[in-house]
Amino acid sequence: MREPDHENSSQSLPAQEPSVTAHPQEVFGATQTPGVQQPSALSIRGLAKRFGDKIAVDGVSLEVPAGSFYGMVGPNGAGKTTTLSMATGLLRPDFGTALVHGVDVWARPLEAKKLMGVLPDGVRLFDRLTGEQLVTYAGLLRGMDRDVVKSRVGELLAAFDLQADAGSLVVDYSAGMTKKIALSSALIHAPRLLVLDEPFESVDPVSAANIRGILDGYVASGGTVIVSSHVMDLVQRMCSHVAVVAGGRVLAAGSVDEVRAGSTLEERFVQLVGGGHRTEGLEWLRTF
Ligand SMILES: Nc1ncnc2c1ncn2[C@@H]1O[C@H](COP(=O)(O)OP(=O)(O)OP(=O)(O)O)[C@@H](O)[C@H]1O
Repeated sequence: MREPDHENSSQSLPAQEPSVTAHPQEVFGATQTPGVQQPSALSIRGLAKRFGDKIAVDGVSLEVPAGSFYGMVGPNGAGKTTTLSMATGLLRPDFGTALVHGVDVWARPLEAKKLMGVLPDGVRLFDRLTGEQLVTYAGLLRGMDRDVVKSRVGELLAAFDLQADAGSLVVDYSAGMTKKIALSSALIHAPRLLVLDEPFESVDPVSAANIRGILDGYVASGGTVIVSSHVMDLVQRMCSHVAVVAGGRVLAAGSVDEVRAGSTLEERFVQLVGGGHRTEGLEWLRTF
């Protein structure tokens, strides 16, 4: 995983549109009533990003229904982080738009960011603060009332089982604890949309179940969650919707049942993404 390159801009790109139409995407829409416009929590249209010669994202379009638990899956280097970074205002797209509850992330960033809580992957935290200070800082940065912040910080630290380490520096946290404190910072302002890049990576099973419980409750009360993950089983069990991304494009998107089409999500993922196992080579590894 790489950190988003904030310096990269469209200036260095050839003046051409991404190859969206050249690579039609299989987007299912059966969950929507025909003729009825469903509100999207996140609407991504034709997002594209190139790093030098590398096309990381090649015209990704997605509609994330409000109130959905939306998984984004794909092999390493598929373009998940780059897409989510562009959709949340962390990385400027070369082409395309992202709307959060109808607000353009790049045209009206302050408004859009109020609606979102983001757990980015690979972006550094202010880790010389204690866990408690970091979450407090996130709340104050959002312009929240100091007393409200104080009480929410206490509740979040308790919910994520971080009370005992509230006074320790984040730099000394384990990887899983760091995820949990970053997630607390993303939740403090009660956003309508949560975008979480690999939230369960490095998190122990008990904490993962705990986080899932918190997220399920959030979705049940009308919030929308987008998670990227490599764990197909988890996505199949946890998410209502899923997008399969590979090579910077969406291969399939829709409700989990529509996308898996009678198979497991993992089987469908392997079918869509292809690949297969390389069996030749590495003989030296079997010679002892
Ligand atoms: N800042 C960058 N500079 C150059 N190339 C980049 C940069 N960020 C991403 N890439 C490239 O873009 C492609 C997509 O990367 P991205 O991190 O979005 O994939 P991903 O789907 O999140 O992967 P993973 O599942 O391994 O985390 C990769 O080929 C990666 O090497």
